[in-house]
Amino acid sequence: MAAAPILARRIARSGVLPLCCRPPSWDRAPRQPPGLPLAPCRAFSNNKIQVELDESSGVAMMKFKSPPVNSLSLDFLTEFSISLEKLENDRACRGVIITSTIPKIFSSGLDIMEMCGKNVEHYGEFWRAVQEMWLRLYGSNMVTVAAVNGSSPAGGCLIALSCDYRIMAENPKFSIGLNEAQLGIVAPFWFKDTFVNVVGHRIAERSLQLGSLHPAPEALKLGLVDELVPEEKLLEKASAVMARWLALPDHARQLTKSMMRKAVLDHLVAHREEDIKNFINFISKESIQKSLRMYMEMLKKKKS
Ligand SMILES: CC/C=C\C/C=C\C/C=C\C=C\CC(=O)SCCNC(=O)CCNC(=O)[C@H](O)C(C)(C)COP(=O)(O)OP(=O)(O)OC[C@H]1O[C@@H](n2cnc3c(N)ncnc32)[C@H](O)[C@@H]1OP(=O)(O)O
Repeated sequence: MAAAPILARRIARSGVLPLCCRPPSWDRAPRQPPGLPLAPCRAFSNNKIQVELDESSGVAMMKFKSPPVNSLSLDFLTEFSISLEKLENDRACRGVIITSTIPKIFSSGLDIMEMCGKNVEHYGEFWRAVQEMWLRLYGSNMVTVAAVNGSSPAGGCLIALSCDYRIMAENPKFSIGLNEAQLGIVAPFWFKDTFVNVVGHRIAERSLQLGSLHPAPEALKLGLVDELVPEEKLLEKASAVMARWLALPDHARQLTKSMMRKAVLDHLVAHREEDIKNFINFISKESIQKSLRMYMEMLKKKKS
C-alpha cells in the first residue's frame, strides 16, 4: 500500500500536522525524574487520537479522543491511518488495543457531514480515506483488539469488526452494528464482507437488511463481539487477551491472519477506483442527500 504520498497531500490540504513534522513525537512521553530508570513507554498524540506504546510488552494503547462522538471525519481517518502506519513500522510494536476516551461512545461511524452537500472531489477524497483506514487495519500484521467501551454504529462497528478480537462493555445501552440501511444508504461490499467473515452469512444478511444496532448482550449472542465484561475491567481484559495472542510466534499468526483475510482485502485493492466512483455516484444522488439530511435532523430532534 503506497499511501504515503496520498496521505501527505491530504494532510497538507486538511491542515492536520503530520506526525513527522511535529516536535519529535516519541519525546512527548512524560519525562522521568533523574536517577530513575526510563519507563519503556513511548507516546504520541495528535488532535483526535492518542497512542501509547509499552515497549516492554510490545503493546500500544490507541484511544480515540474526538468529541462529541468520535465521528470518522476526513481528519480523523487521516490521523488514524498515520497512527496505524507508525505502529506497523515500529519493530517494538506487536499489538494494538483500540478504545475511546469519550464516555459511552466508541465511535459514531463515518462523519455524516462529510457526506452531505460537498463536491465530487471531496467525496472521492473522503472515500479513499475510509478505504485506506480499513486496508491498514484489516490488513495489519499486528494483533488488534477492540475494547468497545460505548456505542459503535456503522463505521465504528467496522473498526471493531476489522480487529482480531472484540471485547465490549456489558452495558445493554451500548449497541453495535452496521445500521446503514436505517440512514437510507448501503453498506459497501467490503463492510459486508468484513461483517460476514465475523458473524456468517445469514446473521449478516438479516442484520444488514434491517440496519440493526444490537445491544451488547445480543451482539455477544450473534458472535459480533467475542466477550462482554464490566466496563471497569475492559482494558485489563483486553491486555490479558492481547498477551494470549502475543504468546504465539508472530510469523505463524501473521501468515494465518493474512490467509484468512487476503481474498477480501484483494477484492477492494483490485476495485478501489471503481468503488470510489460508485460511492460518489451514490452519495451525490439528491434522494440520498435528502435521506442523510433527514437522518441528521432526526438525531438533533432526539436531543430536544
Ligand atoms: C451501491 C453502494 C455503493 C457504494 C457505497 C455507498 C454508500 C455507503 C456510504 C456510507 C457508509 C456509511 C457508514 C457510516 O458510518 S454512516 C454513519 C452512521 N452513524 C450513525 O448512524 C450514528 C448516529 N449517531 C447516533 O446514533 C448517536 O449520535 C450516538 C449513539 C453515536 C451518540 O448519541 P448521544 O445521544 O450521546 O449524542 P448525540 O446528541 O446524538 O450526538 C452528538 C452530536 O454529534 C452529532 N453526530 C452524531 N453522530 C454523528 C455522525 N456519525 N456524523 C456526524 N455527526 C454526528 C449529532 O448530530 C450531535 O450534533 P449536535 O450536537 O446536535 O450538533
